[in-house]
Amino acid sequence: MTLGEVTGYAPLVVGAGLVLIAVWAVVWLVRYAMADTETRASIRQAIRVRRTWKRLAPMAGLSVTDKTPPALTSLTNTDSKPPRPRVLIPALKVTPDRFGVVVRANCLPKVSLEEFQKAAPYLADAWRCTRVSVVQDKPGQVLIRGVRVDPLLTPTTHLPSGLAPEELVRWELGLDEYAQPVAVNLAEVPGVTMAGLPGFGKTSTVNRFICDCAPSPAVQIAVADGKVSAAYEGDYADLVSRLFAFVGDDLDDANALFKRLVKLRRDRSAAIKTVLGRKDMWHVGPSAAWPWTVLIIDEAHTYFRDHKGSDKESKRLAALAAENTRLVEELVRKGRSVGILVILITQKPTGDAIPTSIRDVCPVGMSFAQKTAEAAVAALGDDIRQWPDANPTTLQDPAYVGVAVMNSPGKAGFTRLRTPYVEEEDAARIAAETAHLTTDPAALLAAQLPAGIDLTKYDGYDEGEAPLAA
Ligand SMILES: Nc1ncnc2c1ncn2[C@@H]1O[C@H](COP(=O)(O)OP(=O)(O)OP(=O)(O)O)[C@@H](O)[C@H]1O
Repeated sequence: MTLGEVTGYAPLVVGAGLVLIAVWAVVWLVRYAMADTETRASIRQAIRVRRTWKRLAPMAGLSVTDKTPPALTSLTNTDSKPPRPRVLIPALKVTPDRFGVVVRANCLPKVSLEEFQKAAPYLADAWRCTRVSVVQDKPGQVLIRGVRVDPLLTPTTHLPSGLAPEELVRWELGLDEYAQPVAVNLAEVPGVTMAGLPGFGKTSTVNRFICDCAPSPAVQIAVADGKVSAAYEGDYADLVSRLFAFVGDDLDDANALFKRLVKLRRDRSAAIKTVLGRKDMWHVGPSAAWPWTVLIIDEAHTYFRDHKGSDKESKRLAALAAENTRLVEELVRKGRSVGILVILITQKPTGDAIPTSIRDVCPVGMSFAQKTAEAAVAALGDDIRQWPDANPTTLQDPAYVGVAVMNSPGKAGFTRLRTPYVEEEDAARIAAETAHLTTDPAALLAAQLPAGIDLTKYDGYDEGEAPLAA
């Protein structure tokens, strides 16, 4: 090919390049036009981050001087002058979203995670972010999250899909302070505690849990709600059709329900090897025949509180409350391997609301706003004193309705997160659509036992009575 022929193609190449740029610009314009107001602001922010990076990086201490010229420079350097040192800055990839920008940056010698973390406050100022966090993304790369809008102050809603979740035991809770999704894996978890001042979003969070799980036949739920006397009252009225058991504030009824579940726990322990061929349900996972059984105890203090007084009734109620504590503690201590989870909810800010013997064996703890440091400790344990920024006493402003602090299982520290609001009508719709899936797990177990074994005869809850005891 002659030089003339090559130059003849030049306009074509330039034209193709211009077309590509035009297509790219149109794609971005359409994206911008279709985005919501917040995302548009983040797109503009991303452009600013890229445009100002070359100047900002050295000022923020995120550059390095390369005194040794690269091989190509030394080969082409024909005069005898030493090559000029080069200032290197980390390459960036910036992605905007509704809350701000996600930035991936390459590390350089002496510019790695620690230096980026030190520079985070300067980056937050320069990028006009409320918060900037830096974590290691992969070797040689860090992930910088800059949020322009505080995700904790931005209310969100959740519309339950009505479809069985892909992963039943993955509890999707909401977004953390960097707008990253927060979820807890509830497999092998026997207990969850949830506390917080009245009206700060506990019920909405539980509603979401029930609505997301309800379409799966592999879950059965029972509720004890200490706030109401009958199923048609209160927060669970619309959900009752998807609950295999419901009791109100009557201590005798609650005691009977706890005994029923303790018996289920013992029967399951006795039968698990025969029915599932395993000693731990989580090795095979929950199923319609052996469903994950969740007991929600709302206003838990109703069932555990001490009844003072020397009259006969007070003594009887005190004994019932003490027995309730023992029963629920047994469920939490021993329910994990047979697929039983207890969720305890309370608005009472003292340690006796959920007895410490129960709280200490619940691996997941969550608290919405609290009034005092003592209440925060009662809800989340003594560790919360070491993390003042995450203390739920800082969440008392009404803007934080729906915001909770959670201990992170297996990790030090606490996560602050915004839970979405679930409309009561949506919860009612899901419960009605999935009501046909409600079954008593004890009946399901009985139906799978070998002929001649009738667990219903064993109505006590003494371990030794179980007919299939190993
Ligand atoms: N995640 C949320 N986002 C925004 N608003 C919320 C959220 N959750 C709840 N709310 C608002 O707060 C009100 C009270 O919420 P909810 O009933 O869940 O509180 P609670 O903590 O369960 O109170 P109580 O202890 O009295 O039962 C709701 O009616 C709703 O208006």
